[in-house]
Amino acid sequence: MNNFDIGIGLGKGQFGRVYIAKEKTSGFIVALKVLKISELRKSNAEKQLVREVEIQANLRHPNILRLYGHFHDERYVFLVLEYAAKGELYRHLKRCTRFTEKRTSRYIAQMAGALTYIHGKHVIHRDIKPENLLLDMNDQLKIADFGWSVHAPSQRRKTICGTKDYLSPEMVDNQPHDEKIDLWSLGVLCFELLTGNAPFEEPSNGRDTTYKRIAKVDFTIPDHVSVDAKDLIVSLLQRDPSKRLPIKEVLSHPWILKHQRKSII
Ligand SMILES: Clc1cnc2c(Nc3ccc(N4CCOCC4)cc3)nc(-c3cccnc3)cn12
Repeated sequence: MNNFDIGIGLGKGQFGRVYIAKEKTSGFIVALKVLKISELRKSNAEKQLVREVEIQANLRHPNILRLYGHFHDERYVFLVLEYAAKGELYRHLKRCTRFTEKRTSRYIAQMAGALTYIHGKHVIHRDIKPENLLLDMNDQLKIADFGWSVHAPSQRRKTICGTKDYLSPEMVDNQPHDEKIDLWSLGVLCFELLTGNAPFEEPSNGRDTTYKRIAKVDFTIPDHVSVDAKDLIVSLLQRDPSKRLPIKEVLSHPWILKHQRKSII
């Protein structure tokens, strides 16, 4: 702890706060996630944290937030994480209501690259949503919070907390699931970044309506969304996991290819 100068609070997570911090000897800027052990114990979330640390510490990808290390004292666990200088994607989305097709397509391409990488290691994230995505200085997306990630295939044991909007039909039916649930969440994410709303949300917070709409895959894509974008969303929001567009084909989808940064020849 005394290796770091602690700076301002960046935000609050479920089990504690995140601070910007500077490692004294190197001057290296990090994000320090401070988790209260008593809180973790209360929610029986220690195992989830151990899994998060084990998985995220071993992943190396430009669109996955680095976990450099961790330490603890008798009251807190500290995670030393890569600092994402532009913060939560969610805040940027709320501020400008919805992103352009070019900006969304680039974020989805970055997500597809990261998911190809973790699925290649038989890891599934299971909690892809704007709140868990951060932006670095170069507007690169960083997947954070592997608290829900597991090694595929898996059967969910914990109750669902937070938004239900990103749950896949097989998660709603508590069916065995594999990495294809991240494909569903990628479709939900693409829809939300382009429209500003999640496809299955409804104005009130009726728990069952969202579940019913997910189970029936009942969503409508607004007219302002381009034909190519619609095609990608529909190919990911397939009830049958085996019918969802494989992650490698997302990277070569026309809507992704047409918005790629023109390579400087
Ligand atoms: Cl882990 C991790 C690494 N980097 C961050 C980060 N970075 C970050 C940067 C900049 C700004 N600001 C930029 C100017 O306007 C005000 C916000 C916020 C967060 N935030 C969170 C976080 C966590 C929970 C709630 N809210 C934010 C977690 N992080």
